[in-house]
Amino acid sequence: MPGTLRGITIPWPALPDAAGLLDYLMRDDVLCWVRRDGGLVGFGEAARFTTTGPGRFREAAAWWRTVSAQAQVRNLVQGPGTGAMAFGSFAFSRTSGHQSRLIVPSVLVGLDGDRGWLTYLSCDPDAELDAAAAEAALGGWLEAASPGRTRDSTDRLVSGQVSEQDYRAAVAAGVKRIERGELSKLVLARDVVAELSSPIATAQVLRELAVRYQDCWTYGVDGLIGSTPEMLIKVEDNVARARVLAGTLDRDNTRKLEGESDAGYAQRVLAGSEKQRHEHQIAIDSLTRKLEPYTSAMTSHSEPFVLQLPNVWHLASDVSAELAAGPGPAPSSLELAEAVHPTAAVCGSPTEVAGALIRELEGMDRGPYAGPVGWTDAAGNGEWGIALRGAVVESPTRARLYAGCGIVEGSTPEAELAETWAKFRPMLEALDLHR
Ligand SMILES: C=C(O[C@@H]1C=C(C(=O)O)C=C[C@H]1O)C(=O)O
Repeated sequence: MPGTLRGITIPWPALPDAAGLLDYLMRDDVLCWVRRDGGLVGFGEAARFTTTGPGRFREAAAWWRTVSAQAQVRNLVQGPGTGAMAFGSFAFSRTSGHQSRLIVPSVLVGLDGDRGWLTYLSCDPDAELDAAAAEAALGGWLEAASPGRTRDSTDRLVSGQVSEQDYRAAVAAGVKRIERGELSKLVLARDVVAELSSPIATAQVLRELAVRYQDCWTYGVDGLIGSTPEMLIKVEDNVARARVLAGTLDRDNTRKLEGESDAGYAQRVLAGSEKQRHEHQIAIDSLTRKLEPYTSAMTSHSEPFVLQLPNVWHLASDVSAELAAGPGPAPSSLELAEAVHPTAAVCGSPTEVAGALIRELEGMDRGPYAGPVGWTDAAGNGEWGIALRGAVVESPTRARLYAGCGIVEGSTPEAELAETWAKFRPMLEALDLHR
């Protein structure tokens, strides 16, 4: 355990221009969770917890419960994200060697509508933690902006642990197992590696993602960066929300028909397809089944809607649930993330069968890809997205990108391979490596 966490949260004026939090995304070591103008941007580290294995969520939740219960934070703002908080990222698999982590930032700037705040946290018993010290600490972090970078002709994209050929073979094998009746849906992923000639400009990448992917949550946690369209679980004031995605159409390859709008085309091909609807329903059912024990009332869009992103269209459903007031405290966002991860959107159905098949057929450690990424506060509020459309920065000049697809009966290796390219596109463009 670190020493007692102490700190202060003060109101912080929104920036005068319209850039919101984006102006704070200016250091490569920034911690962030940003959507549109709002979100959380952190600097430095007041405390950290790391773990691996099947108990990773439970251990992290227990650590955070203790640290946040003992924390002494003068919170002059109140509300989700204020006071003591931690960013986090969790490995997809209980067998992964990748470390799951919670990181309490030293300085945090938050913005939610017109409510802005600045938090300063420390475990140093001697630290002076008043408003002036908080402002000075933020100023210190903002002094050194990381440089940007431009494309170099020697930047390259190389095959990862799963080549295109391996991936096609895995999909074909997965489809066979589905046809044999072993499972109804399986999500298979692969990786590609960006090798750059000079250090990756993480802050620049995050800004580009945040500007382009306004409907997504742009995350940066200790080298895991990306912009995810999928919300695993968000908890705010005893209401849990999720955005379930499954069903994808590449916007690059679609030819709109004469007289038909883009949106009309996506609606017809995605929402009108039996295969896509089936795949989507499996993902919704897996979430609601796991969420049910914690809730008193649940609602979801009865009809999925088409979510339009710059690279793809998705079939999407928003689910919201009131958390049941049981005898004990309501479950925290972290506890719920454990309960619902992994959903069929990133694993398959049934979960155990799909998980075992992923280990057998995929042939790579997913690391934090497709695991929960986000933040929690001391009250248990938080947002945990699914770490998709992202990369792990493995060294200053090397990033590993991951993407996967839901396989159901009738899926074809070639189409799924093409879909992984559509899902790599946000990161490839942000890294200026688009083919
Ligand atoms: C697995 C990924 O995405 C998931 C799979 C989808 C699909 O197969 O249609 C859609 C959205 C996500 O739930 C990924 O982006 O890597």
